[in-house]
Amino acid sequence: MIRVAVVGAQGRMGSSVVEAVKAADDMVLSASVGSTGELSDIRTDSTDVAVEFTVPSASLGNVLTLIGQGVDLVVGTTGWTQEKLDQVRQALATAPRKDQAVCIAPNFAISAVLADYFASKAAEYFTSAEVIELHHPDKVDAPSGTAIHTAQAIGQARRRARLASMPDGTQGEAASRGQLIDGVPVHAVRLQGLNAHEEILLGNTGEQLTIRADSFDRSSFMPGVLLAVRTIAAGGHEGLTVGLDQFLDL
Ligand SMILES: NC(=O)c1ccc[n+]([C@@H]2O[C@H](COP(=O)([O-])OP(=O)(O)OC[C@H]3O[C@@H](n4cnc5c(N)ncnc54)[C@H](O)[C@@H]3O)[C@@H](O)[C@H]2O)c1
Ligand SMILES: O=C(O)C1=N[C@H](C(=O)O)CCC1
Repeated sequence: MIRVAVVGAQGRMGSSVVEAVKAADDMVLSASVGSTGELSDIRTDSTDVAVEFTVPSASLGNVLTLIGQGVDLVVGTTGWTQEKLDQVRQALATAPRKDQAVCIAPNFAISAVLADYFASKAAEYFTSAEVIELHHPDKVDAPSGTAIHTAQAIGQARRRARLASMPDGTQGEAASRGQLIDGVPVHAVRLQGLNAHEEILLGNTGEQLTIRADSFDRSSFMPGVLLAVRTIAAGGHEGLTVGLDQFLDL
C-alpha cells in the first residue's frame, strides 16, 4: 500500500484527493493537514508520498519543509516561477534521501495535459497563437498555471521553428490584448458556473486550429493525481519533474 498524506486537505482539491486516496485499492491516507495543521506530522516512517494542494503563497514553503523531512511529493498548487522551481531543485540536491522525488504539475486532467501537448506540437506551424483560460471566480491566481505552462510551450515551439513575432496592428492602449507570456497573449476569464477550461487558438492566413480542454468537475483531476502518486512511489524519477506529460508515453 502507498501511504499518502494530503496537505491542504480541507480545500476544494485537497478534499477531493482525500476521497480519491481513500477509494484507491492500493493507497492508504497517512495524514491530512489543513492550513493550521502540522507538517512535522508528515515523515517517512508513516508517509511515502505527500500530495500538496494549497495556495501559491504557501506552496513553496510547504514543499521545502517536506523535502527537508525526506518526503516525496506530488504538487498541484500553481504559482511556480523558474526561481521557485530552482529553489526546489537546490533543496533536492541536499535532501536527506538521494533518490527523493518531487512532481509539480499545473494540471492533472488528461484533457488539459493533452491540449497543452498538442498545442506545443502544432504551434510551430502557425503564424499566430493566443491562449484563453476560463475558470470559476474563486480562483486566486491569474492567469492559470496551466495557461502559463501552455504559453511557455508555445513560445519554445515558435523559437525552435524560428517564427517571426506574431502580426498585431494594435496601437495605443493594449491592456485588452492579454498578458504576454513568452511572447504569447494569454487572456483570463472568471465566470460563475465555470470550473476549469482552456482554449488555444492557432491561426494562419485563411485557417484556424482551436484546441480546447474542459474540466467540468474536480473529479477530472483525480486519475492524474493518483497516476503521479503511483509513479513517484514506484521510484526512478528522482529530482524535480514538471508536468504530468513527463509521466505519460506521449
Ligand atoms: N494541478 C491541478 O490539476 C489543479 C487543479 C485544480 C486546482 N489546482 C490548483 O490547486 C491550488 C488549490 O486549489 P483549490 O481550488 O483546492 O483551492 P482552495 O482555496 O479550495 O484550497 C486551498 C486550501 O489550502 C489551505 N491552505 C492555505 N495555506 C495553507 C498552508 N500553509 N498549509 C496547508 N494548507 C493551507 C486553505 O485553507 C485551503 O483549504 C490552486 O493553486 C489551484 O490553482 C491545480
Ligand atoms: O481551479 C483551479 O484553480 C485550477 N487551477 C489550475 C491552474 O491554475 O491551471 C488547474 C485548473 C484548475
